[in-house]
Amino acid sequence: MFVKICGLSQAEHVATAVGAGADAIGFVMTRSPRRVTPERAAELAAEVPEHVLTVGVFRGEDPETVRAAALASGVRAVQLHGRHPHADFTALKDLGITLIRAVDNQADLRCGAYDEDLLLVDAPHAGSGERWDWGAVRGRASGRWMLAGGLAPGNVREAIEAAAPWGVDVSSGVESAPGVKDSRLIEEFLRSVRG
Ligand SMILES: O=C(O)c1ccccc1N[C@@H]1O[C@H](COP(=O)(O)O)[C@@H](O)[C@H]1O
Repeated sequence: MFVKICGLSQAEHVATAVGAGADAIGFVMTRSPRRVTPERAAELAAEVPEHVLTVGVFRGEDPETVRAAALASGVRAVQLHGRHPHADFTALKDLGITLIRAVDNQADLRCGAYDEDLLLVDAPHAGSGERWDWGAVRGRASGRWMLAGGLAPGNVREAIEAAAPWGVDVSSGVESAPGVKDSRLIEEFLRSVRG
């Protein structure tokens, strides 16, 4: 199971997530209590080994803004929330990095439908920590897709059973307050997923 820990802003938490076996680490570069600048994301990403995917998270920005932030930060993936047309993914293809399409469960849930490499199926309000009916996507989402939205150490096993995703993604559920990550919860989340 692929695991992404998102919304990191401190080197200590990046090291914890990597040490605990995360497959991907997310840096939010859009309006959010977790926002980091592309320059800060670059500093944090520099500490991440090659085998862990570094992801820049955006919501509604145009492809040129995403491109500039991706290049300045050096992330190896971008995750686009909001109703982006297929053309926005096409416009970013030449970056040669992983493209993640983030949607709610009303969207087209076939990974690759917009030429993206990974699909993320999230709650209607991304990053809110809101739990939703995870089971509603079981058998509807296909390909390499991650489940997000209200996941936490205490419920991630239940979410995996309900939705049968390829991967999981968490932010609020490993925080002690909005934007404040907790190393103990990051480790607990990875232990819960890996069993
Ligand atoms: O985390 C944010 O603040 C955020 C802002 C804008 C777009 C996405 C954001 N977060 C993403 O939301 C999911 C999961 O969130 P949660 O675990 O329910 O808090 C994750 O993919 C984050 O990347």
